[in-house]
Amino acid sequence: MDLISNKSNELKGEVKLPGDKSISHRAAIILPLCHGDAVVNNFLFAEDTVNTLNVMKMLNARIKIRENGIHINSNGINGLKKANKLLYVGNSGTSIRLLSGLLSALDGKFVLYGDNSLQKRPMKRIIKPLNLMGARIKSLYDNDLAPLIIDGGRLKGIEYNMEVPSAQVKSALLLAGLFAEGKTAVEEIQKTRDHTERMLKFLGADISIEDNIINIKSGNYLLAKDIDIPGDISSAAFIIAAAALTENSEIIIHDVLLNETRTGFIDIFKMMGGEIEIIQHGISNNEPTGSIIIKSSKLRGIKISDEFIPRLIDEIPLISVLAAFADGETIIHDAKELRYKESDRIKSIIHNLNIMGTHVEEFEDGMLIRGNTYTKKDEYNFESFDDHRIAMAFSLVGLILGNTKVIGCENVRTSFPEFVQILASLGAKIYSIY
Ligand SMILES: O=C(O)C1=C[C@@H](OP(=O)(O)O)[C@@H](O)[C@H](O)C1
Ligand SMILES: C=C(OP(=O)(O)O)C(=O)O
Repeated sequence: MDLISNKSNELKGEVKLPGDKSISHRAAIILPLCHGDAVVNNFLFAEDTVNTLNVMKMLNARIKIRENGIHINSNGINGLKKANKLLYVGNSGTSIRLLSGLLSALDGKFVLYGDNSLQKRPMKRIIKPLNLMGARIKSLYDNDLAPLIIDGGRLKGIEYNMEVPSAQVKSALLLAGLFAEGKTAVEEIQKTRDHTERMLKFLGADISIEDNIINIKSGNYLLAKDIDIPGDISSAAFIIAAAALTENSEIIIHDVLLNETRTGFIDIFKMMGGEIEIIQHGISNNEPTGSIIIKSSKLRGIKISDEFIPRLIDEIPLISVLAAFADGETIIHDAKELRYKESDRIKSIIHNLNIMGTHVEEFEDGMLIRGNTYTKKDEYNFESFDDHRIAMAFSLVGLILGNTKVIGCENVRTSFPEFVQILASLGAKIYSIY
């Protein structure tokens, strides 16, 4: 599938988005470890989160699909099957890393594997600490990549200083720590998204946080509770950018996640001159939510580095597109993690910005983009590099410059299947061709 987009203006309307991807994964993994019945509303039915659901079902979790959500009837970790299993997680880094933590605590042998892109992503970051906890986890081909073979059970708590800022690694260790003997303490280099901590606390786990150290102990009885998943802020970012870049636009996004470990994009967008108003609503199952109003904006370049990066890591492809239409330079540093996502996102961004004719310089840990230096062309043909965030970000270029195609965009299904439909409903000239 290719994405085709054309010059658009006056994006108008109000939307509510499908549930946050990170929280949907965690609900699918953590609720089956509780006791009792719970409903998850606004669960994200995208390829990545459905892969997590499928794995949990293969482990015997009693999950039923219902309108706009799922119903889970749980009986604690002992309700899960310990039989040997081959478990497929497709393109999803979150699934493979979080599930590795859980499977390490289950008696039994499991193989976790994914698609070609996932099997190129680094797994040593979880193999090393989970082995320290006593899990026997190794890479099938001894290359620190998936497929992973896990021979689980018998874990002990550890104190671990994380080597990379990664919510997936942290969450794998917390899920293992939930069933390990003694205390597990995980120290982060930089604060990353904290949905696992929030959900575990909400459901009754013995978890506490002091600065950048998260402590968890096993043994608490987790009681299932209903969860309403707020709209995905990473998907909202595409709508925000589309409204900002097109003329005479005004859009309201209702009930979106506003957890500050995820709102780096909003902060940067404001600093770039973005016209955005945030209306905080309150807390829904321990996660802050609210509505956002965005208007067409005139943007300027910005410097982004350091602790900002984990708060907007998935939004950097999109920020690179905003930067291409901003006055002045945007400089991004400390973002080497981008090289280990669905594609090497630094390379993918540079490739596509070069196609636009935009002045761009590559750094090992980021890039420099000189805004408004693109060349006027009859058409722009971008690559998606099998990466949903690259596909969606560069499809927005067509709304401003016209006549744009992004090739190979099936991957949009992994996180935001309604991307085209929602943007088109707001007036954007965008469609998909097969
Ligand atoms: O924990 C999560 O839900 C995620 C963590 C981030 O990955 P890392 O932990 O590798 O930084 C992010 O890029 C990914 O989209 C989702
Ligand atoms: C990096 C991403 O996801 P994952 O790591 O779960 O594949 C993403 O959604 O941008």
